[in-house]
Amino acid sequence: MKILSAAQIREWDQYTMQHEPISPIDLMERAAEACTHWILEHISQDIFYIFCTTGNNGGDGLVIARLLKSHNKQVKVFVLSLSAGTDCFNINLERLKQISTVEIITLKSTSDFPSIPNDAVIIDALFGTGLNRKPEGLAAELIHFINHTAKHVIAIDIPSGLLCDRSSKDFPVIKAAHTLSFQCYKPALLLPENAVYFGNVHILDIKLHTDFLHTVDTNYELVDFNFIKQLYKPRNAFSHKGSFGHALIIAGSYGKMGAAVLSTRACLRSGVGLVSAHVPSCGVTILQTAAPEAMCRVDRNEKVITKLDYDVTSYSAVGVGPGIGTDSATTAFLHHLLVAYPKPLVLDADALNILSEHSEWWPLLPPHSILTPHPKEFARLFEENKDDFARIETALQQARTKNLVIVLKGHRTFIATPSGKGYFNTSGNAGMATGGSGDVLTGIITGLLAQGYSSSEAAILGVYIHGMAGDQAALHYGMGPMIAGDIIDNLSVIKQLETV
Ligand SMILES: NC(=O)C1=CN([C@@H]2O[C@H](COP(=O)(O)OP(=O)(O)OC[C@H]3O[C@@H](n4cnc5c(N)ncnc54)[C@H](O)[C@@H]3O)[C@@H](O)[C@H]2O)[C@@H](O)CC1
Ligand SMILES: [K+]
Repeated sequence: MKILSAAQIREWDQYTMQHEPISPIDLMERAAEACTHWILEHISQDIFYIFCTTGNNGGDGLVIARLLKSHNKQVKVFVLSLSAGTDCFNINLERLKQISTVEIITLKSTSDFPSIPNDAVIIDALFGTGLNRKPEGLAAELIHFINHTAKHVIAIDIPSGLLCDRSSKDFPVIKAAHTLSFQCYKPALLLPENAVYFGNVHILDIKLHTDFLHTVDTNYELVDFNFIKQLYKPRNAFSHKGSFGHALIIAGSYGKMGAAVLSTRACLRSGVGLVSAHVPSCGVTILQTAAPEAMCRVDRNEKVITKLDYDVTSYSAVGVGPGIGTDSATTAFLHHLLVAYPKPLVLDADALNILSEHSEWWPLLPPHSILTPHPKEFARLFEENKDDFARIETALQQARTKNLVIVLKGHRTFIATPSGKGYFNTSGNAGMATGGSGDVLTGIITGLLAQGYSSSEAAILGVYIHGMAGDQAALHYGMGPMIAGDIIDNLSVIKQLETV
């Protein structure tokens, strides 16, 4: 699913009105009906305080007020008049006034702000995708007031104060428990810096014309189950283990053999034909016991990885980094590997830490190699960014110029590809923020790469599968108790992709 900018969303509204065709007022009615339907299904309270300004987001609020009233809810509407009002707002204000039992209060100063009952639900219809600058004056005061006094807030389309496709750092923004957003994710609803504002996001289908999506080009895409289903290649009945590649995982050091075990076991479950693990000699028994299906490349050094004394080019894919440490002998090893291996590598954890100390190595990275940094590793590798939008822009620019795939790990992991496109993952949960989860991801991505997926495909698919397995693990154990090994144990979720 493409992720659109605020301007493209406006074009989509216009396109729908022209091609369906539907009038603006009827489209607003349809959007508000979708919101009201969701509210009636999910919210048990009966009292609603609806806050509007005079744009079309406010217009949505007025329609929701009318529809909730028709379902016998208690409704009060508060209007902050910032401009003359859009046509749709004005028409809906007149329609609402016909219902004498809905109180409409104009907010002219802070003394007009109401006292909000504890059990009232606030509908935030102040600003939507039309916000183009920081809210100030009474609008800012109202946002602060709602955040301090209201308990249950539902934002319509986007929490008021959030810009759709730029950073809103330092803006006053409504803190919502739920955001009912129309038709598609807005970029702002995918970035961690805004997580405190948008709460649970629900995308409501307001039936915008799907043909429009064929005409529009976007930098960002959302990765969901349907997207992944098209990417996944089901196994052929006539295939043998050689058809699925031979992956090499280079991981572990004394005291960190768990990282090697996790990435190797995850790789084994990715569907790859064969897995070998290069580990220091102290780790052989551990690895062969914990992952007997894998073969071992035993380093002559007891505690760390030091020597590439075999033909590494025979492996279909190589993943390096989990738990290897940053010893000088391991650093020399990594340099040797970059020179010796011509195909895309998967670099994670300490491999990234070593790389961040050797910027002269960038040209050695095989084209389309996959880097999987978390935000701190990302900052060490590239630069500190002032906000999350700047960070994903940096990731896209670095992926393009360095011809790499960058997997920026987080709640909505972002995958920047060499083509300049960025993909937001939608699977996964907070329980996956646990030690070893990244090692599991490295194993999965390396296994997919070995099976012949392109680097971008392996990264997108790997991140999604990792999240799916994490979601399954959270169902069994809960987000708190789940551990990284549970993600591996739930990789059987891949079978959902195998059904036609
Ligand atoms: N027909 C349509 O175009 C539809 C629009 N819809 C709603 O319309 C919204 C967009 O409406 P609008 O474009 O009218 O804009 P908004 O209602 O989001 O914002 C109101 C107006 O406030 C002004 N403004 C922007 N930033 C401000 C600031 N910091 N302080 C004071 N004023 C500011 C702008 O002129 C803007 O038009 C969507 O988010 C959605 O809720 C939905 O009803 C679906 C259909
Ligand atoms: K809003």
